[in-house]
Amino acid sequence: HPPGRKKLPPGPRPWPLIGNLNLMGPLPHQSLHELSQTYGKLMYLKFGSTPVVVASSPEMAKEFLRTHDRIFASRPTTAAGKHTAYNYQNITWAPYGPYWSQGRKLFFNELFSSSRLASSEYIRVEERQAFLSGLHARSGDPVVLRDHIVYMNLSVISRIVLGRKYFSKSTDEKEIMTFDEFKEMLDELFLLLGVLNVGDWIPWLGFLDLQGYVKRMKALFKTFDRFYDHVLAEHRARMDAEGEGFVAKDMVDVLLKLTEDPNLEVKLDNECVKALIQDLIAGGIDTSSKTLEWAMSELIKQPLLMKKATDELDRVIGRDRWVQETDHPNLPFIDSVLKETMRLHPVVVFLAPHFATQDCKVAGYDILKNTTVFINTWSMGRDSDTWADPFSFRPERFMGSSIDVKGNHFELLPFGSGRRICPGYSLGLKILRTTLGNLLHGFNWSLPGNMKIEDVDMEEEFGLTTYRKSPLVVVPEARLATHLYK
Ligand code: HEM
Repeated sequence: HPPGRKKLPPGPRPWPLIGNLNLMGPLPHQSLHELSQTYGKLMYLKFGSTPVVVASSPEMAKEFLRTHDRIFASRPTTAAGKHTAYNYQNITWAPYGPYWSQGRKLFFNELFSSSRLASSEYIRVEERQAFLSGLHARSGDPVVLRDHIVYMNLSVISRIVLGRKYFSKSTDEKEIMTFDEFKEMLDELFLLLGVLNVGDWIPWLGFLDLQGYVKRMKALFKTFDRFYDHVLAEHRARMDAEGEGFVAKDMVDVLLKLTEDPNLEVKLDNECVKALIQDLIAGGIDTSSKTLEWAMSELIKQPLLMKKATDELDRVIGRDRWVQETDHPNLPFIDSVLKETMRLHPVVVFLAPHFATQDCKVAGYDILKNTTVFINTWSMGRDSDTWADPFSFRPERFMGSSIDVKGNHFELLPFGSGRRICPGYSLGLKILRTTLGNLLHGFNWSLPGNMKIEDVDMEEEFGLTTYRKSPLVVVPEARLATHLYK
């Protein structure tokens, strides 16, 4: 290795033009996991002409997210960030800098602080009750579980952020759109956020938009933008009508008031407000819905675990009430099921991409400025150096263990760690814990018809959130007294 030459991490030889993109199958996290078995826990590849580094162990993740956190706290520029996030003006896609840190502070103070979370608890309770009643009404019938969970999550986030739902269950109600239309928009958003868009990696090919994704992003953006204009106009009208007496009731109110604040470090305009709303809608719904679907899929395959969970619930909660958010410290097995789910099925498999803002030495290798960094949490969850029997779903491994999911333990990073850690993790965890707890407390679950446990496959579909390829279909049967479901 001659002095003065850069020492890059090991990796496969790139082809001209495409780099190593030919090695990426339909499930890139699995392709990169395979490659890491040959090239190691720190790998260098080329996606088109773009340098990419992949970390696949707790030690390497720590280098990027703690030791050199500041250097890697930015994001690469992508068509999705440009066209679906108001030109990188949301938090998720904003480059590291004052706009981003002001936005994060705002989220923490106005939405995710413990007092704000406590004051929105009644919304989560009401929507959870509606969710459980809805499932009860379907007792004995096969249900597509994810549809029910998404409806609840979308309702919760909409009410906290927008003040009300803005969508109706059917077309005859007077709302701007139906739930199905909203869900279609969200599905398209999540798909487009997760695609490998060739123009991101081979910039000079970008203008051709060979896969047609950019065209779809622009079309989708228009639909979302019209919707947000409608929401903002309604909020602005109340603000104007109430004048001095106006009190902010939801996140949109708070943000709109801030557009008139002369003391903000970086000024916020209407576009920024819409981008920040987009963050919360995009970040909050899909992640928790898909995690819950994975948890239920693993449990349905292991009736003994299901029994252990319901034993805990019967002992701690009893049969005459639902699980509340405050019950969580007393339900260690339910908590372990969630951790084990997030170990084997971390839905944000690569975290969001990180980006080097300057040259840096990591584990003796040179990582150059403008390198995109993927932290492969999927691979880390399957690493036999870290986990005994890594492929088995065994929640017991977390009983009595100090490992948490809040970015302190680098072997388990479902929310990331460091400056870019998911700002919504406390809300996310509240939703995950009480929903899973109540799904198990309120119902016995079985598979439809003659379907057997072995027939429940665990195939994945890649995206910004990686989910079950085939939706989980299960049959609920009430476990508690009927009046509780009303
Ligand atoms: C099960 C639930 C959730 C999971 C697994 C999850 C996971 C993640 C992950 C892995 C990241 C990227 C971290 C990184 O770049 O290193 C992230 C970022 C983010 N999440 Fe979450 N999240 C969840 C819930 C939520 C909720 C409920 C919200 C808001 C309502 C939210 C809003 C965001 C935002 C705005 C970012 C971007 C942060 C930034 O770039 O600085 N998430 N999340």
